[in-house]
Amino acid sequence: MTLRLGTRGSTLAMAQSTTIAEAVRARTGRDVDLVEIVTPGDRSSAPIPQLGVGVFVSALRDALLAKEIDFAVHSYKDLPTAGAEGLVIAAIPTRADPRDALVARGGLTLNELPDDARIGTGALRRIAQINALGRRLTAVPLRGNIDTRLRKLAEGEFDAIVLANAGLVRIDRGGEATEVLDPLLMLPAPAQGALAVECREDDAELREILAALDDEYTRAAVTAERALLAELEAGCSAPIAALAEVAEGDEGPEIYLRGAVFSPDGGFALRLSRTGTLADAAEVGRALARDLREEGADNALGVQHDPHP
Ligand SMILES: NCc1[nH]cc(CCC(=O)O)c1CC(=O)O
Repeated sequence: MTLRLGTRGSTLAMAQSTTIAEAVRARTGRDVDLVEIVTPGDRSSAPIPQLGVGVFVSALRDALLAKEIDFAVHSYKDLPTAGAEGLVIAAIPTRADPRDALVARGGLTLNELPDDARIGTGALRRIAQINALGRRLTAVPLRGNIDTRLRKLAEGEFDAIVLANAGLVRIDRGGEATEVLDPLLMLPAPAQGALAVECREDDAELREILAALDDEYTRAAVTAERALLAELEAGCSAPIAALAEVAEGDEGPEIYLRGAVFSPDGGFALRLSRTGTLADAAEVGRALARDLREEGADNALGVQHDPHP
C-alpha cells in the first residue's frame, strides 16, 4: 500500500519530506505520496512567540492521529519538548550542519559588517548572541520562510540575516552563506539541523521501516540537547542554545554537550559544557541544565521562583 507523508508546503518542508520519501522508497520499494497540510503558522505572519511553539506541528499531528497521513517529517527544533500522545519519533536521520549561517549583502563576514549594520533574524537566541558580540550591530525582527527572508535581504531591508545553515543547504541555497558561524559565537538552537520522523505509536510496520533511517549519534546528540531544553522548561523562542557533538573517546563514543542561556540584550551570557556516554545523553542534558540554573540561568530567563521553598 502507498504510504502517505504529510508535509507543510514551504520549500524547506517539501525538500525535507522529499528526501525522506526517497529514502523510504529506496529501502522498501513502496510508493510514498506527499500530502500537503496547511498549518495556521503558514497562514499567519505574526511573530512566532505570539503564535505559540507548536503552531506548525499540531496540524500535522492531528492529521496523523486522524489517519489522514501515515508519517510526517518535522524540523526537530520546531517540536515542543512534550511528545504527542499516540505518536512516536520513529527516526532521527543523520543530522545536517547544526550551525547558523550569516548571509550578508556584498559577501561580507560578521567581522566585516560595518557599525550599525542591520541584521535580520527572528529568534531571541540569535538576537541575544548578536548583542553579546559587543559590536555595534542592530538585530532587527524578521520571520517568514527561508525564501522570504533571503528575498527581504536582497530587497535591502537588512545588511545581513542569520539563519540555520541546514535550511539554506536543504533548499539548495547553501552557496549564499557568506559565513558559517562558529558555535563559539553563535551556539545553535537545540536539535537544529536534525529531522524528526513521526508516526503512530501502534503502526509497527512503519516504525520498523523508519527505524532503518535512524542515526544513533544524531539521536544521542539531539536527546542531550532537548533534555537540556526541557529541564530549563523553555519553549523554542526562549534564548537557550545547545549543541552536542559525538567524538570517539578512549572508551568508545562520547558526547560533548555545550549549553548557553542569554538575556535578550546579550548583557547576560552563560556558557557551560559537560561530557558523558551516549547511553547517558538525556542525563548529560539534564545535568548541564542544572549547572546552568545553579550559575544563574534563571536571571536570563526571567523565571519566577518561590522565595520560600
Ligand atoms: N524556525 C524555523 C526553522 N525550522 C528549521 C529551520 C532550519 C532547518 C533546521 O534547523 O533543521 C528553520 C529556519 C531557521 O531557523 O533559519
